[in-house]
Amino acid sequence: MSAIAGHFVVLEGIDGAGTTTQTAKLAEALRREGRRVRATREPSDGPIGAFIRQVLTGRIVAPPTAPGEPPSAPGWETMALLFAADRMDHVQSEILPFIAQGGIVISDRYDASSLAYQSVTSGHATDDPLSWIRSLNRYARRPDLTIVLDIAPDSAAERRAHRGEAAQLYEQNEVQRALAAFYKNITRYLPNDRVATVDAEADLETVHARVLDAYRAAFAS
Ligand SMILES: Nc1ncnc2c1ncn2[C@@H]1O[C@H](COP(=O)(O)OP(=O)(O)O)[C@@H](O)[C@H]1O
Ligand SMILES: Cc1cn([C@H]2C[C@H](O)[C@@H](COP(=O)(O)OP(=O)(O)O)O2)c(=O)[nH]c1=O
Repeated sequence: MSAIAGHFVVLEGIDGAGTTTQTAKLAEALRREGRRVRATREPSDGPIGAFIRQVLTGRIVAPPTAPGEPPSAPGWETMALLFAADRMDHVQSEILPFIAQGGIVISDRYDASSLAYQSVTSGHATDDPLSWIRSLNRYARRPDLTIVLDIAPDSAAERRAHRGEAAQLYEQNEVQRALAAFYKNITRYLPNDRVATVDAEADLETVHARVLDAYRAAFAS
């Protein structure tokens, strides 16, 4: 692929893997080389993304399912639909226009997160949720490269604790362990995509250098 053409890169991983940090650092490095770069994220900063963030922080809940039960987060199906709607809005309003102008879009999370988080929390042992989630995202532009930050759930939990923010919807150790196992097998779930897995158990700069290497391997001119 030409180094001049616009392209789309995604960073993925469990919560605390470092996707926010490494998205910013990759964007900064490419900007220093004179490239036009847009760093973005999902849930996006659009209206549906803002709504989802309120669900993730518990400010929006579904009504109790029975008298006396506490309110809870909407079910995985509703979450999958919300994330898919946010994604299409994100693609149409931010991602495609920027790529069309020859820019590089780097997104902190994309549809691999839906495949991982919504299938893991579905409680189904079959591939059924995965094929449904895949079909919801059928028209979302494929990334040219997905970089997965691979980290042990315990290390990521430590980083989250250090960050000192209230735990969001999926930030429970059991869920994160299942997600880590899912991301280990990510190529099985994205068979037609270019995916690079990077060891994220190192200091910021070392992980950044590994991310940059994975980027350059994919987009060498
Ligand atoms: N390689 C690293 N080593 C140590 N701490 C890190 C590293 N990368 C990120 N952090 C810190 O860990 C926390 C989680 O990182 P963040 O980028 O927010 O992860 P994510 O977006 O994947 O949840 C932050 O406080 C961040 O400063
Ligand atoms: C994009 C996406 C994110 N998520 C989850 C992953 C995170 O737990 C959360 C996003 O919260 P965020 O605060 O952005 O977390 P992080 O900085 O760790 O990426 O939403 C899904 O469950 N499905 C999705 O499709």
